[in-house]
Amino acid sequence: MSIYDTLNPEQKRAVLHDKGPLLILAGAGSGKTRVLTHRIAYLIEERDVNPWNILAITFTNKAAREMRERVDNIVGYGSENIWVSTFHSTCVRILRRFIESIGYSRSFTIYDTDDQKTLMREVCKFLNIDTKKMNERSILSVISRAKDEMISPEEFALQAQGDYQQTKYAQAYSEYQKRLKASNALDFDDLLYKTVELFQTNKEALLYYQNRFRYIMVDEYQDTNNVQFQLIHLLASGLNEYGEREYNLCVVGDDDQSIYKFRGANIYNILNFEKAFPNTTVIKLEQNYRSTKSILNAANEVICNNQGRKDKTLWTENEEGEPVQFTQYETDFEEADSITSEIQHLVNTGKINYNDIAILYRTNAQSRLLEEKLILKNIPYKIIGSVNFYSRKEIKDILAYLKTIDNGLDNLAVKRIINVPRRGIGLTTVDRVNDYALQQNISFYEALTRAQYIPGLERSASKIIPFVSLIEGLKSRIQQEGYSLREIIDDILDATGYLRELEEENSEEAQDRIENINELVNKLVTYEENSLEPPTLSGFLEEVALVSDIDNLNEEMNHIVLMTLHSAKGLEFPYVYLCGMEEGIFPGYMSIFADNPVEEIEEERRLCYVGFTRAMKRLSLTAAKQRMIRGETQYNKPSRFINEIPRYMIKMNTASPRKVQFSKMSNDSISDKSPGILDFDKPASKPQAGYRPYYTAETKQFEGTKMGTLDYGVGDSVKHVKFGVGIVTDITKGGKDYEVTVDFPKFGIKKLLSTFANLIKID
Ligand SMILES: Nc1ncnc2c1ncn2[C@@H]1O[C@H](COP(=O)(O)OP(=O)(O)OP(=O)(O)O)[C@@H](O)[C@H]1O
Ligand SMILES: [Mg+2]
Repeated sequence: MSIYDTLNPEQKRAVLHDKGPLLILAGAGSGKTRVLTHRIAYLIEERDVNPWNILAITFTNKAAREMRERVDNIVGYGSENIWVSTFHSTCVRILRRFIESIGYSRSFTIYDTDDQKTLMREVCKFLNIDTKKMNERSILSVISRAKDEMISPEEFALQAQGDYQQTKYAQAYSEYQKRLKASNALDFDDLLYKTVELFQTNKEALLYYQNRFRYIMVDEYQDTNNVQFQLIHLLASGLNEYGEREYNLCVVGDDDQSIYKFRGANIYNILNFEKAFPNTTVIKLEQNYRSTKSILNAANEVICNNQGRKDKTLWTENEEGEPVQFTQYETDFEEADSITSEIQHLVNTGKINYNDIAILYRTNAQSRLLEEKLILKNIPYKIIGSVNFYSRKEIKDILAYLKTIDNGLDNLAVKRIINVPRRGIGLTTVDRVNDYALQQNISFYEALTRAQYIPGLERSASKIIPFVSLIEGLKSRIQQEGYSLREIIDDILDATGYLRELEEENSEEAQDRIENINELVNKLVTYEENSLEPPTLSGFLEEVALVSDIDNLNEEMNHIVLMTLHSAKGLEFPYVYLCGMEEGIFPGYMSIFADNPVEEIEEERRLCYVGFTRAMKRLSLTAAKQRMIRGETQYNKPSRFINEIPRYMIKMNTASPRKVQFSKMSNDSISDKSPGILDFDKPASKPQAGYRPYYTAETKQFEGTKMGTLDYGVGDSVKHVKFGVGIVTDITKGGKDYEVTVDFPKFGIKKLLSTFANLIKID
């Protein structure tokens, strides 16, 4: 049996489609992503297309990785030559090669949101913009929109004529862009904008990629914006050997799942695809393979309330399954408590694993209560999208050192670390150096190298000189042969005294920071080992700049995941809890009271449809009658989306009446639970092997896999997911946990809490 036999006739038609533009417009879970993967495999295997000629664009790096793996499984070779990446990564690779023709150097750095804000703060100060009236974020979002539309600062200024506010935006845009350029830096929107600009101005570069990418595929096409459309259009418009335009472009999407309008996504990219690309073949997939009939019916009932959508009827051969559940709790505390108890019960009774479950919500802030309950009940979890690893201070500091070593032109990076750790270089000195750099039209770092000549610096110059030699020393080390990237962080930490300072601080927070830095080292080592191209510092920084949190989601880990509905796009889970189904939360007040409420509510409804269709087996919807928001108690009705599901399709649960002591709400008291719920907290039977020990809130005792004992002792070899294999040198009983000291050959001695470390004994 060939892999193509597992496809239904319409899917097969899409996979085997010959040349010319192809639009696969289909509902959730109908196999769009799967079709893309199979099509790539088919092109390579059956049509002898060189993997080198294929470009596949996915929405996240994680999706890209998965696609490559799946193609690899099917074809078994060649997948490393396919370009499978996000729009941003694709652009970075193109720019690294050709950006010099539009006046940047190839070692450009990428600014993240924090960098953008810092830079915009400088710009506002410089232009005397009152940030109380026009804050940095709003200016940045105006600029972002302009870049989506490919409007340059000059054009923006022209359009702004006469309008005071628009003129201010124009000035800010122009100054912001000037400073980015001076730092040889690009923000995220620039990555796309500059690639399109490159292709519009450099025919050679465009021809090169048109020739290379004979087959282009784009997943989640409904959420592409204008500049992305232009990029795709340019790339797909190459001529074949007979001088014809083939447009071998295959896009897949679902107009009902377009949820990024606020970020500039243009639904008309998918609705007008046939106009933009003549002779398009359109294929609709209508069979859903993901969800039960009950789930799919409910999703269909909700989405059909949207006007102006392409009509689709999604059906499934899957079983009827359980009805969709809806429970309205008295409070948000009860909601979080019950969801987590239910999860614990499901797992403890051996029905499912933690990683079968996702809790979804409309906004990130809703995760806090859930998180508190999960900790209390010792349920392993991962939150996608809340605290971004790369936004942490210590990580940003180390990255700023790496950037300075890699590209001294990145002014923000240099300014970030010039006095970190403290070197007695104050703000006045930084300002003087900055003025000098502006006057001389040189970078901030270069100005530092001339510190002795900067007027008014005097004694401060003697503090700057050692900093410059430190950086120069590190720079020359990376030029040395056989010097690995891994060593560079050690050198930085050592030469700057950064680590020493943290170690001397000896607090839990400092320990945390050290762990994070170690994690960054892990990332660097992984990059060095797995990079498809020869590893370089720029390559590493680029990879780091482009990771989004969802990329760190690891399905093999046995934990539940929590994320916003937006992050859940494209994913699937057997059990889904969608909480906060209330008017004012979902749909949110912002959309209910928007100037164009109909449109905004429709976007929320699509988001609801995305949420429902993530579930494979069971969908549980929950709401709370009262909820604390920004310190105020709100009383919300159930969401209109609940009312849109006919009653016979939904099982209305009544929340068991429980005594909740409001005065104790915030510290999560245990006493407010009814006995029935407490039962859920106990492991119902012997925990499965491999699970970490249970710490029950009720008894505050360990009920580990060996009921109170660890299955390893001093002298045993154990394995840790990050640090690898090590030897246990000490175990002490702390207040709530065992503190285990392990000597890891690669990472040194670590003190770990047994509950979190998940150490596995190696025989
Ligand atoms: N022909 C098929 N036979 C069996 N399983 C299938 C088939 N087509 C798709 N599936 C399965 O259905 C699920 C949904 O597929 P996929 O994720 O490709 O859908 P999608 O249309 O991309 O969904 P979304 O709109 O959420 O992105 C996956 O688990 C996939 O393996
Ligand atoms: Mg998909």
